[in-house]
Amino acid sequence: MIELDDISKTYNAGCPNEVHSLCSVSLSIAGRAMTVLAGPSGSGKSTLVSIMGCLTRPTSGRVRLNGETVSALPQRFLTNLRRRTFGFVFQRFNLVRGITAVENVMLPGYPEGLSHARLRTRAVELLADFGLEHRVDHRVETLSGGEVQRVAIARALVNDPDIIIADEPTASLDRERVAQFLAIAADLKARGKTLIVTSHDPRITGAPIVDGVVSLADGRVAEVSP
Ligand SMILES: Nc1ncnc2c1ncn2[C@@H]1O[C@H](COP(=O)(O)OP(=O)(O)OP(=O)(O)O)[C@@H](O)[C@H]1O
Repeated sequence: MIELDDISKTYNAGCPNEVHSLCSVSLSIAGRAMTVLAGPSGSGKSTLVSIMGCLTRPTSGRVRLNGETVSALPQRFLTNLRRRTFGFVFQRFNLVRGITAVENVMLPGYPEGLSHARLRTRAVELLADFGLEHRVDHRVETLSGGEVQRVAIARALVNDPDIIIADEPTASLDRERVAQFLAIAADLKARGKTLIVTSHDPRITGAPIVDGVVSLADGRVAEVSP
């Protein structure tokens, strides 16, 4: 479903602080499956998922989504494609402070042109699916860590994307929260979603619902299993 062909990414090219974040990465990510990108800090996991999710352009190489080359699309097409295809759970969740749980979940839905009332209904339903009906109108900074995690996942799902990308979703979460994330991931997979998760947490890389693990080292693919 996502094919990466000889992807490289260099930050600050030609400057003293040049970084080769990814070097010649070629990879296929299966649809309707859960793939984990593993590897130590700085190995290029976040850069890779951000290229897969069309948030960052590669310096060279090609990204294909369902057979279509997307890496060369103009920015405005890319933005539309990204919004409809991907849901993102960002590192540290990146919720917007000062607004409520439901307002955070609604945010990615506004550009899709749904009425405010329909969007709110959808966001409230998603929060209820995750047991947060009593937190809908609470500001996110008043929520617990586990609640924040579930609001972030609900936000990623508001446009009903086919592919959910989660960047280190369980970093610094306790055992119960990790189990909760895995239960939600299993449910999404059962509903035909594609999940791409970066993690160096063995509780995630070794979880039974994981279909494949791609290990990165120094910006290169070190191992693909199975
Ligand atoms: N915007 C940027 N500008 C310059 N260098 C960057 C940028 N983003 C990432 N890098 C560098 O690229 C390399 C890979 O970073 P990346 O965040 O992709 O790794 P990671 O495996 O996700 O790390 P972590 O697990 O710590 O999040 C690192 O050396 C990082 O410093």
